[in-house]
Amino acid sequence: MPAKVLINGYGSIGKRVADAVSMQDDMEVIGVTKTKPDFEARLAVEKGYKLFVAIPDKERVKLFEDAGIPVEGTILDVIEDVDIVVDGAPKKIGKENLENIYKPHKVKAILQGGEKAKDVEDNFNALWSYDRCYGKDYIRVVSCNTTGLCRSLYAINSVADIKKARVVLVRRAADPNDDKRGPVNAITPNPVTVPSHHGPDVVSVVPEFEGKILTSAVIVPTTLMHQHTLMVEVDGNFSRDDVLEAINKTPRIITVKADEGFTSTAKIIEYGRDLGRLRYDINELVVWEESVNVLENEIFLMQAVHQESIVIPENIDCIRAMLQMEEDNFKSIEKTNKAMGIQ
Ligand SMILES: NC(=O)C1=CN([C@@H]2O[C@H](COP(=O)(O)OP(=O)(O)OC[C@H]3O[C@@H](n4cnc5c(N)ncnc54)[C@H](OP(=O)(O)O)[C@@H]3O)[C@@H](O)[C@H]2O)C=CC1
Ligand SMILES: O=C(OP(=O)(O)O)[C@H](O)COP(=O)(O)O
Repeated sequence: MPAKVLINGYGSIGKRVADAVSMQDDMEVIGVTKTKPDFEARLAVEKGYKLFVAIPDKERVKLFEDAGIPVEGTILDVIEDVDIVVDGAPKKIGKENLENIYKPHKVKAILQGGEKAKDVEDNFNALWSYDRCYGKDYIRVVSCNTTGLCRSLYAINSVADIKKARVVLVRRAADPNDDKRGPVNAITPNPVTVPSHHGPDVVSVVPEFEGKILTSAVIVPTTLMHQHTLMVEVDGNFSRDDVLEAINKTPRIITVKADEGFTSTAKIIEYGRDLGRLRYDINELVVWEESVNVLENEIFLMQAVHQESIVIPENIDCIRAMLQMEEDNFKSIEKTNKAMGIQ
């Protein structure tokens, strides 16, 4: 029997997780939820998903009926029929849903990176913490930037012991569809203090990095991708080729060359379009090959993160771990990647 998955919050992350679940042969989407009867709700129904109202309230259901969008009921009509919920609600609402809906109904739940580490049992990345999350009930898939960092630090850690990592993150201001946010003509230290949440979030996945990683972030007026510069002090004897080989061996990382035309995040997104990827998604972390350098005991590299899609395969592996469907993280990663066409 395929695992029954409810997507609570069919937004940027939720709709992608719904489509990714549909691509797997061992899980199925039982329903998706929305609070507003807008075009995304209508499209969800047209795609064949059963739509439920995220807020259990008669007036809210009436809004959908008045808009002519058929709903199957509210979240409370489906919650006890599912094996696991993937919460895709806006940040902070995931925690409210955890306390008000998932825990009282004793249903396993995955929260996203906008929520806090302290509110869940553990924090998920398929490379680092699959085993720890195995069989657990309430887990957070860490944020897009944190997921990108976890992948590259895994590759570096496989060739040399990490002593200290310094990372500068340049964060996209908003998603392409997000017309409420800025900045439109500024660079915003966000946060202005150190560290940004990303360093502590990496530690929530990899506790042995406590005291070893420091992150600082700004937001810039772009919507396509985030960009990171990593400076990582390590122990051991290795070459630039060793680091590149480790990066190329790590699942869900691709390398690109500026020399081949990948001169910016815009060109990487164009590649996603040319590949014909759904919504031009690039689930892989993208590392610029020329940026990988070794100077004495320090590794440097630059990478790009497609914020809307990098965490989607992690959610799929997290479902398998929490429902104890596959013991081996690399087998789950391979299965997810194959179904989703990830390199
Ligand atoms: N976007 C990104 O780049 C990334 C986001 N994340 C994290 O993922 C989470 C979701 O973000 P994102 O997908 O961007 O958010 P969106 O705003 O795109 O989508 C949020 C969805 O949640 C629905 N929703 C609103 N209120 C509730 C509620 N009370 N219960 C259930 N669903 C609700 C909304 O429905 P409606 O529109 O009908 O109100 C909408 O479908 C956040 O924690 C975020 O930090 C993590 C990595 C990357
Ligand atoms: O997880 C993300 O970014 P983050 O790793 O910087 O928190 C996503 O881009 C969403 O974050 P935001 O919408 O709060 O910028």
